[in-house]
Amino acid sequence: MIEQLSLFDTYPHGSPEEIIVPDGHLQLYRSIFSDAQVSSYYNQLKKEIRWQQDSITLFGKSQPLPRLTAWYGDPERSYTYSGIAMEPTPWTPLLQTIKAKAETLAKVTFNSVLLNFYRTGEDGVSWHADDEPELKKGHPIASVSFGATRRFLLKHKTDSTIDKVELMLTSGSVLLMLDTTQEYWLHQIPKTKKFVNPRINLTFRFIK
Ligand SMILES: O=C(O)CCC(=O)C(=O)O
Ligand SMILES: [Fe+2]
Repeated sequence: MIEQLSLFDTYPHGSPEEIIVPDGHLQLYRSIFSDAQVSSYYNQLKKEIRWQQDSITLFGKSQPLPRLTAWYGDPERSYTYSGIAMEPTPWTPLLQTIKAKAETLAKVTFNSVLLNFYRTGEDGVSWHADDEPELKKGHPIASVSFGATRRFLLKHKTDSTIDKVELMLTSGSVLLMLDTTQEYWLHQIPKTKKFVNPRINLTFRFIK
């Protein structure tokens, strides 16, 4: 019998691109989802996720974040992100499907996801590490992207002689940040003056 790939199956993933750097380790799977899944997932996430415009207070001044965000996860996991306390919204079936794929690749479980919606090139996220105390240290973080390709940059926290790393995160890619990467490296999605379509990113995490 010939089996057809349904919208919820994924393509065989093969082996990832290994990015091995001093004090860090990443793996990039370039096309984990089919074209049909990528566009269906993007549209569904854009529509069904409860996107919020959050603000951060810098030097006493409130500023909107240059992106929309949302936080989903197992109940009773709260998380503070850039000074914003967030209560997770319960998983949707689609988020559970994507989570299952991330878990297969990372060989661990995740109990929460932070979603970012980059509306234009004016949206981005500045240098940071996902090293908040609530997160289990050394647990992989899986970053799943849909929509426009954006540049993802990494730099070592303390040793400026170590080369920066630049990855292009394409639609349907899954980037695993492993081992001591959050402890020793910062990452960012730089803003760009070039025209770019919107992009949705999901970072699956494990809260203690
Ligand atoms: O959009 C991305 O690829 C990265 C997002 C990110 O670093 C974060 O949410 O912590
Ligand atoms: Fe991050």
